[in-house]
This record gives sequence, C-alpha cells and structure tokens, in this order.
Amino acid sequence: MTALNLINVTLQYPDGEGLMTALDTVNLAVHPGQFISLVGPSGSGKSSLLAVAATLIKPTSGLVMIDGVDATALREKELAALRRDKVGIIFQQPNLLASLTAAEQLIITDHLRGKSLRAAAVRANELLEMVGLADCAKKRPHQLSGGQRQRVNIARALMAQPKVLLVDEPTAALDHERSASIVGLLREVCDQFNVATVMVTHDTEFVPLTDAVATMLDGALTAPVPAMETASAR
Ligand SMILES: Nc1ncnc2c1ncn2[C@@H]1O[C@H](COP(=O)(O)OP(=O)(O)OP(=O)(O)O)[C@@H](O)[C@H]1O
Repeated sequence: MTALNLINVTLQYPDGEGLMTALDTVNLAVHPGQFISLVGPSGSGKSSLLAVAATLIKPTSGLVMIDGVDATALREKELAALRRDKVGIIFQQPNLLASLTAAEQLIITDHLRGKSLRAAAVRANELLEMVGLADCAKKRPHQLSGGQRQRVNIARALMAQPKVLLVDEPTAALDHERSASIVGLLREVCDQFNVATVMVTHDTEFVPLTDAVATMLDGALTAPVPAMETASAR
C-alpha cells in the first residue's frame, strides 16, 4: 500500500474575478521508505502540494490518501487525529519553544497526544540519539547551533511514528556542510523508520540522496514519478 497517494488533486484559489490554479491534476504515490525530492521554480506549487499532502489545506478536487485513508472525506476532528498520528511535518525554521530543552520539545508532543510521560521520555532519548544529539537533551534552543536545532525538529516530527514525512526546504538556513548532513539524516530516517518522505528543495545537489525527483511547473508535475525500486537496487 502507498503511504501517501495524491489522486487527481487540483487546488484553486480565488484570484480577483476568477480562480488561480495552484495544483493542476497532480498524481503522486509515495511508498513506505521512499524518499522523493520535490523541485520546481518559485510559484510552481511545491508548498501547496506539501500543504495538501499534510491535510492542512483541502484540495478543490481529488483525493488525498494517507496510509489508505481518504483525508478529504474526513470531518475536522478525525482529520486532526489522522494528521497528528500519521503525518510528520518539518518546516524550514525549526520553531522550537525557547523555554524547553531539546528532550522536552519532543516529550510535549507525545503529552499532547495523551501518551504517558515516561514512554515519551524514553522515545525522546532514543530519537535524540538517532539524530546525533544524545549529549544535547538538556540544552535549550539558544544553546544549539542551527543544524542542531533542525535535528531536534526532525526528531520531534518522528515522535508520533508517522507514515508520511513532509519536509519544506530543510537546508534553506544552513551552510553547505550542515545541509548535506541534514539531508543524509533524512535519508537514514526514511530507511530506518520506513516512512514515505517528500522534501521540497532548491538544492539539486542533494537530489541523488533521494529515490526519485518530482518536478513541478505551473501547478502540475512535469512527468510521472517513477515507482519505488527495491531497496537493494539503490
Ligand atoms: N493562500 C493563497 N491565496 C492565493 N494564492 C496563493 C495562495 N498560496 C499560494 N498561492 C499561489 O499559488 C501558486 C503556487 O504557490 P506555492 O507557494 O505553492 O509555490 P512554490 O513552488 O512553493 O513557491 P516557492 O518556491 O516560492 O515557495 C503561486 O502562484 C501562489 O501565488
């Protein structure tokens, strides 16, 4: 089963007297463990695609299937639960809470999901170790570098064990070396947690670390994205 499946997704915004089409009949299937780069010029619809896939915006028409469930058919409460449990979102800016330690940034997300604090603390420590921040669990955002903050952001998005990870220009605020290590980390996350990952990027240099490229132009994908190859073929 695909983890994320956009089927004939069209998104239109009101534009003066008429409508502007931000997404035009987009079809995209992403399998567990598949890592897709999403590229295209400014205004081509990349952020709109991520927002629709994240179920933050309902498309004008088409289906958004997350782990086999059609998100466009759900009521707001069910939709919020689906998003919380199945979708991890990583924005450019980590948006960490200034007063919380790295571990607490992660624990609070599980707490909001009604999970036990003890289990959350164990998982938070495991994830911080996985992203290379075992020594930084007690540090607050101002004590971390930009790259470290982005690693906390990634670990936080993994707390819910999402099926789908949506990443919007994770390297925009980082230098070259840190950017490479963040994309390398996302590759590891994708493989280790078998999560379907879509990353918007302007950095075509990192595209080879991903399995396939989706290119957007004027709201449409320029070509079908190849299906998942077997892991051994990578
Ligand atoms: N809330 C909105 N209301 C009206 N038009 C919008 C809205 N959000 C986006 N658009 C338009 O939809 C189109 C696609 O925008 P989108 O932000 O998805 O592109 P993008 O590829 O992510 O661009 P960038 O690389 O600059 O972030 C653009 O023409 C944009 O102006």
